[in-house]
Amino acid sequence: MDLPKGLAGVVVDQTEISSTAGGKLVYAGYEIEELAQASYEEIVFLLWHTRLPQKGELAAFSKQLVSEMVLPAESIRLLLYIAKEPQHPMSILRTATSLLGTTNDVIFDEPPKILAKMLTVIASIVRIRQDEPLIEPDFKLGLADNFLYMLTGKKPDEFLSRLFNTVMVLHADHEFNASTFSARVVASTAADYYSCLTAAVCALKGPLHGGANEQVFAMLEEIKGSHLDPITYVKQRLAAGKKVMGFGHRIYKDGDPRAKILQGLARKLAQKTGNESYYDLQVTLADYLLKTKGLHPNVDYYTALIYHCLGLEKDLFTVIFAACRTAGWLAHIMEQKRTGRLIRPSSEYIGPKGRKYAKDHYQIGSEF
Ligand SMILES: CC(=O)SCCNC(=O)CCNC(=O)[C@H](O)C(C)(C)COP(=O)(O)OP(=O)(O)OC[C@H]1O[C@@H](n2cnc3c(N)ncnc32)[C@H](O)[C@@H]1OP(=O)(O)O
Ligand SMILES: O=C([O-])CC(=O)C(=O)O
Repeated sequence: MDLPKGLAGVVVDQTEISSTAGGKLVYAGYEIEELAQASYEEIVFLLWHTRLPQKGELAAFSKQLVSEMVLPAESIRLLLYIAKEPQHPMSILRTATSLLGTTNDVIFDEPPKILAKMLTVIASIVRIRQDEPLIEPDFKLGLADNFLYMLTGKKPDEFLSRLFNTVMVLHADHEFNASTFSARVVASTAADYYSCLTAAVCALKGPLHGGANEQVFAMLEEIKGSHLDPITYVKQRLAAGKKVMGFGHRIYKDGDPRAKILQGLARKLAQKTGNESYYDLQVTLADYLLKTKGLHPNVDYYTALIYHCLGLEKDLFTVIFAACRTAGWLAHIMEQKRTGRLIRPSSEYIGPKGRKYAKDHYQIGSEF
């Protein structure tokens, strides 16, 4: 059987949430370029209800989400205990997501509560790792502004507020990517939301998926530190059979529409924060890879620089991705649960056949 490796091109189910058909990213019928300026709460509502909210609905939804950002004392106590462990922040988040589902006073099943608390957990992991005090949400701010405030300790100005909101919107969903599909597989067994989200976090961690944003910045630092000409560095990397992180995509062979928007944001933020040299380096690499290999940057490429400019250490980049994507994961978990159908594909067996089991085979010629 000639099977598509890694399920490439295989349509496994239908969804009303988002589409990447024709190389365009569309959330519930709206192209991403149209939505880039929408508020994150509007997008969460759109992904969960496949329609935009009315004005009153949006205000109530936003208020509900922000009010749910407060964590119970027991969750904070456990987070303080685990977040300092010398593991990768995504490993901490994997455990913390599961913990949210086991802490007594957080047994709930409502997606708004789960999303709000995931954002607070992620901001808290970042603060604890940086030896900074935890920050309570400000009920006058929206969800994305609060998340940024609780991450950085600074209330965002108009520029940062718009920029970070757009970053969150662009990362909110991406149809059947590996982490979302993992969440859907778990949801299809009728497991609880936290089990589904934990699976999603596990899949996002890998460097071929969400973990690529950290690797992008590690590569930029390596190039700067090596004092090698960037093109020589890339040539050496490719010659050694290594991938250039932040490039290529399973779906977008002519460019990731999000990367184009993110590049503009990264350029502006790099200028404001004195990080132009990283931006220029990224453009040099991108031009070279397009010209020589036909490879385009993906969503993780310029996002890495944005997170660096926000003052985050590179090992924290992927937990921020998880924060943005939780809304999409929850949308897909709800959709999958509504179908009530177990995901269980088939495989082609290619191992040995017709072997006979001899009861005493351990004695014959055995070392034991
Ligand atoms: C949020 C996200 O998950 S976005 C993706 C984040 N991941 C990364 O940035 C990691 C780097 N990129 C990659 O590993 C890949 O491009 C993936 C995993 C994202 C997509 O992989 P696939 O759809 O399987 O593409 P595939 O591996 O078939 O690539 C086609 C060709 O381009 C090459 N290629 C793809 N991406 C890269 C890259 N980043 N660097 C160098 N070569 C690459 C492959 O080696 C392959 O070459 P070949 O035909 O000579 O064998
Ligand atoms: O769709 C994918 O394979 C990966 C991706 O870009 C995302 O999850 O945002």
